[in-house]
Amino acid sequence: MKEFFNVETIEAVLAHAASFSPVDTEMVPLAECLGRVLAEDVFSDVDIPDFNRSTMDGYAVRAASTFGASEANPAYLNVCGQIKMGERPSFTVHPGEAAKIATGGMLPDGADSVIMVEHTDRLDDTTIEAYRSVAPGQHVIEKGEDIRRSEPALIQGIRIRPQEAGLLAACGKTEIEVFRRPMVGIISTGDEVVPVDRVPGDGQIRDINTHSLSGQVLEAGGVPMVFGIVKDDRDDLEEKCRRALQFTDMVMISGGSSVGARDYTVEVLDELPDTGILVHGISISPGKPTILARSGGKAFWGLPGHAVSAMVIFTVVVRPFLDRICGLRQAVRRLPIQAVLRRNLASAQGRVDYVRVRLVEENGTLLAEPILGKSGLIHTMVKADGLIAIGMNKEGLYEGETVNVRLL
Ligand SMILES: Nc1nc2c(c(=O)[nH]1)N[C@H]1C(S)=C(S)[C@@H](COP(=O)(O)OP(=O)(O)OC[C@H]3O[C@@H](n4cnc5c(N)ncnc54)[C@H](O)[C@@H]3O)O[C@H]1N2
Ligand code: MOO
Repeated sequence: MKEFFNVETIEAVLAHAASFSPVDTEMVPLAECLGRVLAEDVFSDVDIPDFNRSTMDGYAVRAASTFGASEANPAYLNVCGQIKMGERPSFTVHPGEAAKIATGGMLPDGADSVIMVEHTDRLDDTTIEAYRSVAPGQHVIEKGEDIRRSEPALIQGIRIRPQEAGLLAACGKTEIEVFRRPMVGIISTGDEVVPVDRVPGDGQIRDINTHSLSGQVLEAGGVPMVFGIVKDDRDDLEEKCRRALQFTDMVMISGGSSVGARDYTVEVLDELPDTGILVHGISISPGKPTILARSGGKAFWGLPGHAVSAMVIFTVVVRPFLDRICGLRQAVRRLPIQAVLRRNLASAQGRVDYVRVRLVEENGTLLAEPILGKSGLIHTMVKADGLIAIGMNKEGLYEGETVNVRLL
């Protein structure tokens, strides 16, 4: 007789994530760094900008030369030169002088601010009148104001978005050290599960989980490695698990996580070398029969076979582990959206219930409409925009309550 699971809280399961190590690193060209996880602290080789830089078209001046200037009482300034873009000006701006400058031009010595061209009038070749005053530093980005070379521009462990790519470019990084994208092995199990290109016969179902889980791995920055479908045969399962562990950084097997006669996953994992079961059973619904094992330092997941359960468990539990293995300093925190619950929802105490919801806007209010349906119904995930959690000690939620929706 097999042992039934020993249910743990989601928090207790997530606490295991810190005990897994990130994958190793590699160098990638700047053009390929988007979406990758930064593995080095980045310093710029120069201050950015490396000179005091105008943010407006106008005249570089000493601010004091304009103090008190107004339409009625303009300041008369002597034009002492014109600044060429991309060059250091060879002259100094003295009190009472102004140098023509374009946006992005380098301020000459002596100038501390820029007066916009529309606040001046040209009287002749050498004189302008300024009818506004400017403060020191006005319309100027100071040397090092964006990034100082003495301070890290980026700290490792973040996902590189377009803005980080831009900053890396500003820092002169042509090659960047990033974490390798973790390989995630995906195995489906069950005598009844058939590949997508087969028409299911009596009692059969096409393999959904391989494809939905692959998509979730890709979205998380991993590389899915599909090991196909294993029949309910203990030896075949063991062989597939060994192979998957050999070639990947983490493995997810779906189906066979429960306690039925054909649920061999725990048995196989128990007998693999250097492998220990950390979790069998989580106080969550759907997805209670989830298994987590550590095998040679790698996380090995037994996910429930039901298509919705497998996806929910990936979102809530597996993803933070994958984030960790990806090298992220913190698991990706997607800020939830708040919505008003559209109907009462009952829930059992002693577990966290994740309910699929659709978001609808009505008279300017965002409403969360529960999508009810068994956890084997993939179309309910397709209809859903997000998930809401009903806490351990709650018997449910009331219509009209504000809920946090975690977007899918
Ligand atoms: N006596 C009990 N029975 C069950 C319990 C329980 O606590 N006591 N838990 C139920 C819950 S909750 C779930 S969830 C399932 C999990 O079962 P398994 O992980 O062992 O999964 P299977 O039995 O293999 O499959 C469940 C269901 O999903 C279908 N399936 C499996 N793989 C795929 C796939 N790749 N693509 C599409 N559909 C798949 C499979 O045909 C089954 O219908 O156990 C309950 N039972
Ligand atoms: O809790 Mo199961 O995971 O019913 O779907």
